[in-house]
Amino acid sequence: MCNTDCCASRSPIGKRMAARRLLQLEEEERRKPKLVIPTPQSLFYPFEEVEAMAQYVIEISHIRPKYGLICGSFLGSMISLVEQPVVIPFEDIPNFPAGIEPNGSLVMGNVMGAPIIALVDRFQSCDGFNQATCALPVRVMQLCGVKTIMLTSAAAAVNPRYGLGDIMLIEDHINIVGMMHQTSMEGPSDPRFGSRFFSMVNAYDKDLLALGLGIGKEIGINKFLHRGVFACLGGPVYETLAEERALRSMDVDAVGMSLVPEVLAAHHGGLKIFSFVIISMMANEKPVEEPDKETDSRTSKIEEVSLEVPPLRVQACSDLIGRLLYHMHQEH
Ligand SMILES: O=P(O)(O)O[C@@H]1C[C@H](O)[C@@H](CO)O1
Ligand SMILES: Nc1nc2[nH]cnc2c(=O)[nH]1
Repeated sequence: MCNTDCCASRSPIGKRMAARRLLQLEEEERRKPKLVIPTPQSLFYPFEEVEAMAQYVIEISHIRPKYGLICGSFLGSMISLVEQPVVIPFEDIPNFPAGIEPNGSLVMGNVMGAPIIALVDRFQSCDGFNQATCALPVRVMQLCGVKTIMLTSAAAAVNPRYGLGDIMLIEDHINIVGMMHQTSMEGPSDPRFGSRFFSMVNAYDKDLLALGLGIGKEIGINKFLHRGVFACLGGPVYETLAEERALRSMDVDAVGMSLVPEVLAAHHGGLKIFSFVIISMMANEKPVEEPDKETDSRTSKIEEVSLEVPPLRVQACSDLIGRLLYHMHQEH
Protein backbone atom coordinates (compact mmCIF):
# COMPACT_ATOMS: atom_id res chain seq x y z
CA MET A 1 0.00 0.00 0.00
CA CYS A 2 1.47 3.34 -1.03
CA ASN A 3 1.17 6.54 1.04
CA THR A 4 -0.62 9.80 0.03
CA ASP A 5 2.62 11.48 -1.04
CA CYS A 6 3.27 8.63 -3.43
CA CYS A 7 -0.22 8.68 -5.05
CA ALA A 8 -0.36 12.46 -5.14
CA SER A 9 2.93 12.55 -7.01
CA ARG A 10 1.33 10.72 -9.98
CA SER A 11 -0.50 13.87 -11.19
CA PRO A 12 1.51 16.89 -12.47
CA ILE A 13 0.25 19.12 -9.61
CA GLY A 14 1.02 16.37 -7.12
CA LYS A 15 4.52 16.00 -8.56
CA ARG A 16 5.17 19.74 -8.17
CA MET A 17 3.86 19.67 -4.59
CA ALA A 18 6.07 16.72 -3.78
CA ALA A 19 9.08 18.52 -5.25
CA ARG A 20 8.27 21.65 -3.21
CA ARG A 21 7.90 19.53 -0.06
CA LEU A 22 11.29 18.02 -0.75
CA LEU A 23 12.84 21.47 -1.08
CA GLN A 24 11.16 22.52 2.19
CA LEU A 25 12.56 19.50 3.97
CA GLU A 26 16.04 20.24 2.62
CA GLU A 27 15.75 23.89 3.72
CA GLU A 28 14.62 22.82 7.23
CA GLU A 29 17.56 20.44 7.41
CA ARG A 30 19.94 23.20 6.31
CA ARG A 31 18.63 25.56 8.99
CA LYS A 32 19.04 23.08 11.84
CA PRO A 33 21.98 24.09 14.02
CA LYS A 34 24.98 21.94 13.16
CA LEU A 35 26.88 20.24 15.88
CA VAL A 36 30.28 21.96 15.95
CA ILE A 37 32.97 20.78 18.26
CA PRO A 38 35.53 23.54 18.49
CA THR A 39 39.10 22.33 18.61
CA PRO A 40 42.26 24.42 18.39
CA GLN A 41 42.50 23.24 14.78
CA SER A 42 39.06 24.58 13.91
CA LEU A 43 40.19 28.12 14.65
CA PHE A 44 41.04 29.94 11.46
CA TYR A 45 40.57 33.42 10.10
CA PRO A 46 38.18 33.91 7.18
CA PHE A 47 39.25 36.16 4.32
CA GLU A 48 36.69 38.88 5.13
CA GLU A 49 37.93 39.14 8.71
CA VAL A 50 41.56 39.43 7.65
CA GLU A 51 40.57 41.95 5.00
CA ALA A 52 38.83 44.07 7.66
CA MET A 53 42.00 43.93 9.79
CA ALA A 54 44.12 45.06 6.82
CA GLN A 55 41.70 47.86 5.94
CA TYR A 56 41.75 49.05 9.54
CA VAL A 57 45.55 49.34 9.76
CA ILE A 58 45.74 51.10 6.38
CA GLU A 59 43.05 53.58 7.40
CA ILE A 60 44.66 54.35 10.74
CA SER A 61 48.18 54.74 9.38
CA HIS A 62 47.46 56.16 5.91
CA ILE A 63 50.23 53.85 4.75
CA ARG A 64 50.04 51.14 2.11
CA PRO A 65 52.98 48.95 3.03
CA LYS A 66 54.91 47.12 0.33
CA TYR A 67 57.31 45.46 2.75
CA GLY A 68 56.75 43.40 5.89
CA LEU A 69 59.18 42.74 8.72
CA ILE A 70 58.90 40.32 11.63
CA CYS A 71 61.54 40.87 14.30
CA GLY A 72 62.60 37.82 16.29
CA SER A 73 63.81 37.63 19.88
CA PHE A 74 66.85 39.84 20.55
CA LEU A 75 66.10 41.71 17.33
CA GLY A 76 63.26 43.96 18.55
CA SER A 77 65.52 46.99 18.23
CA MET A 78 65.27 46.66 14.42
CA ILE A 79 61.88 48.31 14.82
CA SER A 80 63.68 51.59 15.39
CA LEU A 81 64.55 51.55 11.68
CA VAL A 82 60.92 52.59 11.09
CA GLU A 83 60.65 56.34 10.65
CA GLN A 84 57.58 58.22 11.89
CA PRO A 85 56.09 54.99 13.21
CA VAL A 86 52.35 54.59 13.64
CA VAL A 87 51.93 52.04 16.43
CA ILE A 88 48.69 50.05 16.30
CA PRO A 89 48.08 47.86 19.38
CA PHE A 90 46.74 44.37 18.62
CA GLU A 91 43.69 45.10 20.78
CA ASP A 92 42.60 47.96 18.49
CA ILE A 93 42.52 45.78 15.40
CA PRO A 94 39.06 44.22 14.87
CA ASN A 95 39.04 40.51 15.78
CA PHE A 96 42.84 40.37 16.11
CA PRO A 97 43.95 38.07 18.97
CA ALA A 98 44.48 40.43 21.90
CA GLY A 99 44.40 40.60 25.67
CA ILE A 100 46.83 37.69 25.87
CA GLU A 101 50.59 37.53 25.68
CA PRO A 102 52.09 38.70 23.38
CA ASN A 103 50.04 41.86 23.67
CA GLY A 104 52.01 43.62 21.00
CA SER A 105 51.49 46.09 18.19
CA LEU A 106 51.81 46.43 14.47
CA VAL A 107 54.13 49.26 13.50
CA MET A 108 53.62 51.10 10.22
CA GLY A 109 55.97 53.64 8.71
CA ASN A 110 58.85 54.03 6.27
CA VAL A 111 62.41 52.77 6.16
CA MET A 112 64.45 54.95 3.80
CA GLY A 113 61.32 55.71 1.82
CA ALA A 114 60.11 52.10 1.73
CA PRO A 115 56.59 51.76 3.21
CA ILE A 116 56.64 49.00 5.78
CA ILE A 117 54.53 47.10 8.30
CA ALA A 118 56.49 45.52 11.14
CA LEU A 119 55.87 43.28 14.12
CA VAL A 120 58.00 42.55 17.16
CA ASP A 121 55.97 40.13 19.26
CA ARG A 122 55.00 37.28 16.98
CA PHE A 123 52.55 34.49 17.82
CA GLN A 124 54.36 31.18 18.28
CA SER A 125 53.17 27.63 18.79
CA CYS A 126 55.57 27.31 21.75
CA ASP A 127 53.46 29.99 23.48
CA GLY A 128 50.30 27.96 22.84
CA PHE A 129 49.03 29.52 19.63
CA ASN A 130 47.67 27.41 16.81
CA GLN A 131 49.38 27.59 13.44
CA ALA A 132 46.69 29.77 11.80
CA THR A 133 47.22 32.40 14.52
CA CYS A 134 50.99 32.23 14.03
CA ALA A 135 50.43 33.07 10.37
CA LEU A 136 47.71 35.71 10.88
CA PRO A 137 50.00 38.79 10.86
CA VAL A 138 51.44 37.60 7.53
CA ARG A 139 47.94 37.25 6.09
CA VAL A 140 47.15 40.79 7.26
CA MET A 141 50.37 41.97 5.59
CA GLN A 142 49.40 40.18 2.37
CA LEU A 143 45.99 41.88 2.29
CA CYS A 144 47.61 45.24 3.06
CA GLY A 145 49.45 44.85 -0.24
CA VAL A 146 52.85 43.69 1.04
CA LYS A 147 54.90 42.08 -1.76
CA THR A 148 58.11 41.24 0.11
CA ILE A 149 58.51 40.00 3.65
CA MET A 150 61.56 39.77 5.88
CA LEU A 151 61.27 37.21 8.67
CA THR A 152 63.82 36.92 11.47
CA SER A 153 64.15 34.80 14.57
CA ALA A 154 66.51 33.58 17.25
CA ALA A 155 67.65 29.99 16.78
CA ALA A 156 69.99 27.34 18.08
CA ALA A 157 72.97 26.26 15.98
CA VAL A 158 73.09 22.66 14.87
CA ASN A 159 76.01 23.28 12.52
CA PRO A 160 79.10 22.99 14.75
CA ARG A 161 80.91 25.67 12.73
CA TYR A 162 78.42 28.31 13.82
CA GLY A 163 79.00 30.45 16.91
CA LEU A 164 76.85 32.61 19.16
CA GLY A 165 75.67 35.75 17.45
CA ASP A 166 76.28 34.33 13.96
CA ILE A 167 73.65 35.15 11.39
CA MET A 168 72.28 32.51 9.04
CA LEU A 169 70.36 33.51 5.93
CA ILE A 170 67.76 30.80 5.34
CA GLU A 171 67.96 29.14 1.94
CA ASP A 172 65.59 26.28 2.72
CA HIS A 173 63.78 24.70 5.64
CA ILE A 174 62.59 21.41 7.07
CA ASN A 175 59.08 21.83 8.41
CA ILE A 176 59.11 19.18 11.12
CA VAL A 177 55.92 20.57 12.65
CA GLY A 178 54.27 20.34 9.23
CA MET A 179 55.31 16.72 8.87
CA MET A 180 53.03 16.01 11.85
CA HIS A 181 50.24 17.89 10.03
CA GLN A 182 50.31 20.98 12.18
CA THR A 183 50.07 23.60 9.49
CA SER A 184 49.15 27.24 9.08
CA MET A 185 47.16 26.09 6.00
CA GLU A 186 44.60 24.41 8.27
CA GLY A 187 40.90 25.08 7.71
CA PRO A 188 39.00 25.37 4.44
CA SER A 189 40.98 26.59 1.46
CA ASP A 190 40.13 30.11 0.25
CA PRO A 191 41.62 30.80 -3.19
CA ARG A 192 41.69 34.53 -2.40
CA PHE A 193 44.65 33.79 -0.12
CA GLY A 194 46.28 31.31 -2.49
CA SER A 195 45.78 27.86 -3.96
CA ARG A 196 45.22 24.74 -1.84
CA PHE A 197 48.24 22.82 -3.09
CA PHE A 198 51.42 24.70 -3.71
CA SER A 199 55.11 23.99 -3.99
CA MET A 200 57.57 25.14 -1.33
CA VAL A 201 60.55 24.70 -3.67
CA ASN A 202 62.22 28.10 -4.06
CA ALA A 203 60.15 29.66 -1.25
CA TYR A 204 63.17 31.71 -0.14
CA ASP A 205 63.90 34.22 -2.87
CA LYS A 206 67.30 33.47 -4.44
CA ASP A 207 67.92 37.05 -5.60
CA LEU A 208 67.22 38.45 -2.15
CA LEU A 209 69.49 35.80 -0.62
CA ALA A 210 72.28 36.86 -3.00
CA LEU A 211 71.59 40.51 -2.23
CA GLY A 212 71.74 39.76 1.51
CA LEU A 213 75.09 37.99 1.12
CA GLY A 214 76.41 40.92 -0.94
CA ILE A 215 75.31 43.41 1.70
CA GLY A 216 76.97 41.19 4.33
CA LYS A 217 80.29 41.63 2.50
CA GLU A 218 79.69 45.36 2.08
CA ILE A 219 79.19 45.88 5.81
CA GLY A 220 82.00 43.50 6.76
CA ILE A 221 80.00 40.75 8.48
CA ASN A 222 80.74 37.94 6.01
CA LYS A 223 82.92 36.07 8.56
CA PHE A 224 79.89 35.32 10.67
CA LEU A 225 77.24 35.35 7.97
CA HIS A 226 76.13 31.95 6.66
CA ARG A 227 73.47 30.50 4.40
CA GLY A 228 71.81 27.32 5.54
CA VAL A 229 68.86 25.11 6.32
CA PHE A 230 66.50 25.91 9.16
CA ALA A 231 64.29 23.36 10.93
CA CYS A 232 61.16 24.31 12.82
CA LEU A 233 60.12 22.30 15.87
CA GLY A 234 56.93 22.90 17.84
CA GLY A 235 58.60 23.67 21.16
CA PRO A 236 58.34 24.72 23.90
CA VAL A 237 60.78 21.96 24.84
CA TYR A 238 64.28 22.06 23.51
CA GLU A 239 65.88 19.16 21.67
CA THR A 240 67.23 16.09 23.37
CA LEU A 241 70.79 15.31 22.42
CA ALA A 242 69.51 12.43 20.26
CA GLU A 243 67.18 14.84 18.45
CA GLU A 244 70.04 17.24 17.92
CA ARG A 245 72.09 14.43 16.36
CA ALA A 246 69.12 13.52 14.17
CA LEU A 247 68.82 17.14 13.00
CA ARG A 248 72.51 17.20 12.21
CA SER A 249 72.22 14.02 10.16
CA MET A 250 69.42 15.73 8.20
CA ASP A 251 71.82 18.55 7.27
CA VAL A 252 69.97 21.09 9.41
CA ASP A 253 72.13 24.10 10.28
CA ALA A 254 69.89 25.89 12.77
CA VAL A 255 66.73 25.05 14.68
CA GLY A 256 63.95 27.16 16.15
CA MET A 257 60.28 27.12 17.10
CA SER A 258 58.79 29.80 14.86
CA LEU A 259 59.05 31.41 11.42
CA VAL A 260 58.07 28.45 9.22
CA PRO A 261 54.26 28.78 9.74
CA GLU A 262 54.68 32.40 8.63
CA VAL A 263 56.86 31.43 5.66
CA LEU A 264 54.16 29.00 4.52
CA ALA A 265 51.50 31.73 4.59
CA ALA A 266 53.80 34.24 2.89
CA HIS A 267 54.71 31.88 0.05
CA HIS A 268 51.07 30.81 -0.25
CA GLY A 269 50.17 34.48 -0.72
CA GLY A 270 52.87 34.99 -3.38
CA LEU A 271 55.14 37.20 -1.24
CA LYS A 272 58.90 37.28 -1.84
CA ILE A 273 60.70 35.98 1.21
CA PHE A 274 64.00 36.98 2.80
CA SER A 275 64.75 35.39 6.12
CA PHE A 276 67.51 34.96 8.65
CA VAL A 277 68.11 33.73 12.18
CA ILE A 278 70.56 34.91 14.80
CA ILE A 279 72.25 32.14 16.76
CA SER A 280 71.45 32.50 20.45
CA MET A 281 72.66 29.08 21.64
CA MET A 282 74.15 25.78 20.48
CA ALA A 283 71.48 23.09 20.11
CA ASN A 284 73.69 20.46 21.71
CA GLU A 285 74.50 22.50 24.80
CA LYS A 286 74.39 20.07 27.69
CA PRO A 287 72.53 20.80 30.94
CA VAL A 288 74.96 22.20 33.45
CA GLU A 289 73.11 21.16 36.60
CA GLU A 290 71.75 17.85 37.89
CA PRO A 291 69.90 15.85 35.19
CA ASP A 292 66.51 16.13 36.94
CA LYS A 293 66.74 19.91 36.73
CA GLU A 294 67.34 19.79 32.99
CA THR A 295 64.46 22.07 31.96
CA ASP A 296 65.36 24.70 34.53
CA SER A 297 68.98 24.62 33.61
CA ARG A 298 68.15 24.99 29.90
CA THR A 299 65.88 27.92 30.69
CA SER A 300 68.50 29.66 32.74
CA LYS A 301 71.02 28.84 30.04
CA ILE A 302 68.92 30.64 27.45
CA GLU A 303 68.76 33.67 29.71
CA GLU A 304 72.55 33.56 30.02
CA VAL A 305 72.80 33.18 26.27
CA SER A 306 70.51 36.16 25.69
CA LEU A 307 73.22 38.30 27.30
CA GLU A 308 75.71 36.71 24.97
CA VAL A 309 74.12 37.82 21.71
CA PRO A 310 76.56 40.66 21.20
CA PRO A 311 74.89 44.04 20.64
CA LEU A 312 77.16 44.59 17.64
CA ARG A 313 75.64 41.53 15.95
CA VAL A 314 72.15 42.87 16.63
CA GLN A 315 73.29 46.14 15.08
CA ALA A 316 74.60 44.16 12.09
CA CYS A 317 71.11 42.65 11.63
CA SER A 318 69.61 46.15 11.63
CA ASP A 319 72.18 47.32 9.06
CA LEU A 320 71.46 44.30 6.89
CA ILE A 321 67.69 44.88 6.92
CA GLY A 322 68.06 48.67 6.43
CA ARG A 323 70.33 48.24 3.40
CA LEU A 324 68.26 45.43 1.96
CA LEU A 325 65.16 47.61 2.10
CA TYR A 326 67.05 50.49 0.54
CA HIS A 327 68.27 48.33 -2.39
CA MET A 328 64.90 46.67 -2.93
CA HIS A 329 63.06 49.96 -2.91
CA GLN A 330 65.58 51.66 -5.22
CA GLU A 331 65.12 48.89 -7.76
CA HIS A 332 61.35 49.43 -7.97
O1 LIG B 1 60.89 33.84 16.81
P1 LIG B 1 61.59 34.15 18.07
O2 LIG B 1 62.98 34.67 17.83
O3 LIG B 1 60.82 35.04 19.00
O4 LIG B 1 61.73 32.72 18.76
C1 LIG B 1 62.39 32.48 19.97
C2 LIG B 1 63.38 31.39 19.76
C3 LIG B 1 62.57 30.15 19.92
O5 LIG B 1 61.96 29.79 18.72
C4 LIG B 1 61.52 30.54 20.93
C5 LIG B 1 61.87 30.10 22.33
O6 LIG B 1 63.17 30.43 22.66
O7 LIG B 1 61.45 31.98 20.89
N1 LIG C 1 64.06 24.24 18.92
C1 LIG C 1 64.86 25.19 19.44
N2 LIG C 1 64.57 26.46 19.24
C2 LIG C 1 65.38 27.38 19.77
N3 LIG C 1 65.35 28.71 19.70
C3 LIG C 1 66.37 29.20 20.39
N4 LIG C 1 67.08 28.20 20.90
C4 LIG C 1 66.48 27.06 20.52
C5 LIG C 1 66.76 25.67 20.73
O1 LIG C 1 67.71 25.28 21.38
N5 LIG C 1 65.91 24.80 20.17
